Amino acid sequence: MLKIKNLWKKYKKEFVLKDINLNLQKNSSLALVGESGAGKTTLSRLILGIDTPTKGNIHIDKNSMSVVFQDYRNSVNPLFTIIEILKEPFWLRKTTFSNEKLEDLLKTFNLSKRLLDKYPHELSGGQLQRVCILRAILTKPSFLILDEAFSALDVSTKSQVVTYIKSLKKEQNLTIFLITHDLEVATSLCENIKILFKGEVIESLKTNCLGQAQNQYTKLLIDSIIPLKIKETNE
Ligand SMILES: Nc1ncnc2c1ncn2[C@@H]1O[C@H](COP(=O)(O)OP(=O)(O)OP(=O)(O)O)[C@@H](O)[C@H]1O
Repeated sequence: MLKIKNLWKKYKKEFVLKDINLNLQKNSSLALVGESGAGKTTLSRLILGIDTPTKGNIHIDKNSMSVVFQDYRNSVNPLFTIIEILKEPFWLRKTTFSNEKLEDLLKTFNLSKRLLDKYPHELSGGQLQRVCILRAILTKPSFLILDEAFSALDVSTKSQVVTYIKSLKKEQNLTIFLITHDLEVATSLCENIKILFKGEVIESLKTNCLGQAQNQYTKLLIDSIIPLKIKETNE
């Protein structure tokens, strides 16, 4: 679904992405985890074709792909109501919007039905981010890109939404590419993790083998974020 080969990106004289390689197969899930300034936004811009690489190649299967953008406020039409925002991908694809499951989904996403007739500026950041996630999954994509998609959600709503996306992964064979600073969400949602540090992938791990981390920075990240019980099951 997504293949990146020997990807480099330079801004002025400095390389901010250095020799990135990854191969995301159908029906699998991969999280790219990095702290602020690691290069996540740069990589996501290259993947989505908003910017061009200095060197290297990106192949992406855009058929049945949905994206939740980091900048969720600018990813919606401010003149549309929330229900229109949810219907927009169906209009663009000239398919019929089916709302039979919408009421249940709104409940799962902790969104009131009353929000459907409001405009984006009338919603909180967390509410609008959930609308964007909902919009991305309503079309039943087979490939979902989540770029810092949970950043505005409180802990319990985040957990509810992540659990729902995990259920979709099983039911719809969803392929997931997650870009995040949040290792906890990454380990909860994805089977494979790549740690991005100062523009380089310094470690690639299976989520169920976090205890095998070699790199000191990765170990620190695991120690600071993963609850003790998860660590114990991996040791
Ligand atoms: N347009 C630009 N011109 C010059 N340098 C840039 C530009 N965009 C990003 N950078 C630099 O590239 C590096 C990676 O930035 P990037 O925004 O990709 O990191 P990030 O991991 O997304 O950080 P955050 O989590 O804080 O958004 C940083 O050192 C940043 O200063």
